[in-house]
Amino acid sequence: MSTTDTPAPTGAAGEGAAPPVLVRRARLLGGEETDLLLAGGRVARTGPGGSLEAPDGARVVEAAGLVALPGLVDLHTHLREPGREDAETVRTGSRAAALGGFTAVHAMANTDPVADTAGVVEQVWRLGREVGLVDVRPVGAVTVGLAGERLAELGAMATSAARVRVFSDDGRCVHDPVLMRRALEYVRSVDGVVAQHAQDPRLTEGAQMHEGVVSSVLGLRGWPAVAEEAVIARDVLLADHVGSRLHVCHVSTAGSVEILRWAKARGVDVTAEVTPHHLLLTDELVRGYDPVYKVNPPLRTRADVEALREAVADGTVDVVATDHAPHPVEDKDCEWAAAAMGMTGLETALSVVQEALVETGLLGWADVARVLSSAPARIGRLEDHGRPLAEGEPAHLVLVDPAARRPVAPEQHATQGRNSPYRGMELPGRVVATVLRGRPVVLDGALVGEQPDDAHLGASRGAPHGAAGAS
Ligand SMILES: NC(=O)N[C@@H](CC(=O)O)C(=O)O
Repeated sequence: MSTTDTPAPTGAAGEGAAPPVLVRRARLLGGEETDLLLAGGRVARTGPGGSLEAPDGARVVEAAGLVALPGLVDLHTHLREPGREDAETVRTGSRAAALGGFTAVHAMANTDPVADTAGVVEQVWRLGREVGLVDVRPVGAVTVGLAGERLAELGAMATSAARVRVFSDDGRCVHDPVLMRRALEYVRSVDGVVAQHAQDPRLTEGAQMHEGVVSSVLGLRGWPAVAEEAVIARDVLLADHVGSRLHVCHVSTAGSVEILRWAKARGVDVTAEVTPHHLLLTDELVRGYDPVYKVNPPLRTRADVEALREAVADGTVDVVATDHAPHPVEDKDCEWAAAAMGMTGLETALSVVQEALVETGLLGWADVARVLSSAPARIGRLEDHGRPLAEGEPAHLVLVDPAARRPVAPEQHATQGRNSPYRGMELPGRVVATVLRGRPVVLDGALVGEQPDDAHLGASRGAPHGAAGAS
């Protein structure tokens, strides 16, 4: 890709403030080469490849050979701010998201303080707006302090400026069935959804990895599949009983897929996500005791990976969500039992999906747009995202070079987390450009147009962070 240079837009331009952009010869999901003229924050015109003239002052983005997808939407991101800015901030997480092709992320509530009040969710939402690289939509906690005892102020979060629609105690399970029932009943009135972290706490006390052959060989306390499956089974029955919307976070076992299939066939209003790492990696990797592979839920078996891939292909699992969980080096670079759980994922998600689902023939690019953009936008009620790239629609898009291959180099990532399980793996695909509301935020694989008053911050962290390798 190359761009002809008119002055680069800087700062968090509001809707319509960016100069027009002509994306030339991008491959849309139907396969045909198309020109897209972006103006006023929207797709103003489309035409056959090479047919549209660039208006005066427009930036031209040459996109021959690139696939254009609607901007990606992550339903499950840990941005860590407020409270753990040593792990990630809204700014560094937004950079990682934009470089990964995302135009919206849902920021999980397990911050410090917990995002369980209108004040905290508004703070996170405002920080996201100030950074202006992606739309940051806060997730509200289901229970006060994630303690699982009292419902948080769900209504106040929903009606705040942050317009929270997804509620989750992620990192912890809402285990009390009465509380879960009340939460499901309550979110109905705000068109919200409870996103459950399905993990029976008693069955997983002290658990370190998936319970199976490898855990018994290594002598690590096992985390049985049933600890996830039992909670999902209970919750789909509860959601059915009260007629509410349920979303299941990071599904990781073949048994969970079977329960979801049953629930959907029965008409339960349930959706589910799977992480990229559960689509590619297995518990065999734990044999080296490298804590980079320690994650919640744990990496499972090859049979689980196969079942999860099939479930995405047949729609039983609706969404791929990153569960991007950055941790400081000192929290990961230690003995297995002491290490924090979690993996980074924003900057590798699309490549892992291409590797696990596209190159295996299970998904086409239109399906990728569904699982990484339109379905998560619908579940999170982000009306402005996940829309087709058609005239009049919001101009959120990502241009991907599917023919690129590159080794993953976490030290070049924009996230502060270095805990990528793909270090050194060669993965396909490269995000070449990301456009938010008609304004390019990534071009040629590097960030552009950040707020000028953050230049010092960028320099100290080595930004802009170009992706490794060439297109
Ligand atoms: N997914 C993870 O392994 N970690 C998450 C929370 C969690 O434990 O689910 C985190 O916040 O670090």
